[in-house]
Amino acid sequence: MEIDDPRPVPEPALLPAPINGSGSRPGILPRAHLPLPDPNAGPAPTMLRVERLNLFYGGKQALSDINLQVAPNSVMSFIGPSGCGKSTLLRCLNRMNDLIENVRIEGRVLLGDTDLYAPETDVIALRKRAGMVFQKSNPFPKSIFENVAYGLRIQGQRDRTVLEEAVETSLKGAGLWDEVKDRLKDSANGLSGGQQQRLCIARALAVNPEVLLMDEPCSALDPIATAKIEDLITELKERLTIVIVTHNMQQAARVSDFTAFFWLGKLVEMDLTERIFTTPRVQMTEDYITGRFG
Ligand SMILES: Nc1ncnc2c1ncn2[C@@H]1O[C@H](COP(=O)(O)OP(=O)(O)OP(=O)(O)O)[C@@H](O)[C@H]1O
Repeated sequence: MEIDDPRPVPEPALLPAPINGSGSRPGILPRAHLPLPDPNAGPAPTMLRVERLNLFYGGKQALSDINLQVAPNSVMSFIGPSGCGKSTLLRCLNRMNDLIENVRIEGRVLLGDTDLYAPETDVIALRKRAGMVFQKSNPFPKSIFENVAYGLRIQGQRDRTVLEEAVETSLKGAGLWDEVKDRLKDSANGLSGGQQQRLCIARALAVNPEVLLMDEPCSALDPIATAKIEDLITELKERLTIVIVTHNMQQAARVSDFTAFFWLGKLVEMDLTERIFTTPRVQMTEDYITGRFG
């Protein structure tokens, strides 16, 4: 759906709704992931903060006035119809849009205290802090070992023992070690699609990111490989923060603590996943999650 669609976009509902019990809706039943917030607690800690973000591809506006916060050690899903700006926003979170010509960005994105778009920000260092996994796994045409060691090697790490330890830890972290430990020198291209995707996750983990950005990481995978990645997401949030773009609402309901629903480049509603899928505050969110459009 294009951003110039004439239908009006509702006013965004940005802050989690007050707790007033949960309704229930047949169909998608999310797991409860995080305890509901204490209404008397102080401001919640934030890993990522998006403030008044607008993004233009040439003359075309793809994101409008996005305000969003992602809590540390949580999983946030971005959902919404095709073309609503999910991937564009995800790429703003580690400046991957810099690689696209004619992109203009207004507003701020903060990773911890770092203003991502400040002139002094080191983009290479930033992308180590916020790693990315894409829809289509993209291992390098190298061995399994070298794929995972790659990020450390370009940081100048030469110590074989350090590299071996990091490769093992990262492959274990990505749930792949047992499947590949006896063939680390084999080409990564010989792995199955699901294994290649976990290898790409291991490659991202090797440089110890604080945030993992995942753009439809399971869309090319079968249900078994998808389940492994989903389990991995739940394990990984113990040590980092994850933002995932998904077309699969059941997946959003299964893996994420928070869900943000976008339409036509605007954030319509963000809340605890449990509430988005049971008692959304905006009619359009309800229409989308119940399959009335999209
Ligand atoms: N490189 C680009 N140049 C110009 N326009 C782009 C570019 N990438 C995306 N767009 C446009 O920006 C809007 C948002 O696209 P984006 O891919 O972020 O949406 P999405 O919600 O991730 O879609 P999908 O679910 O289909 O991947 C769309 O209208 C798209 O056509």
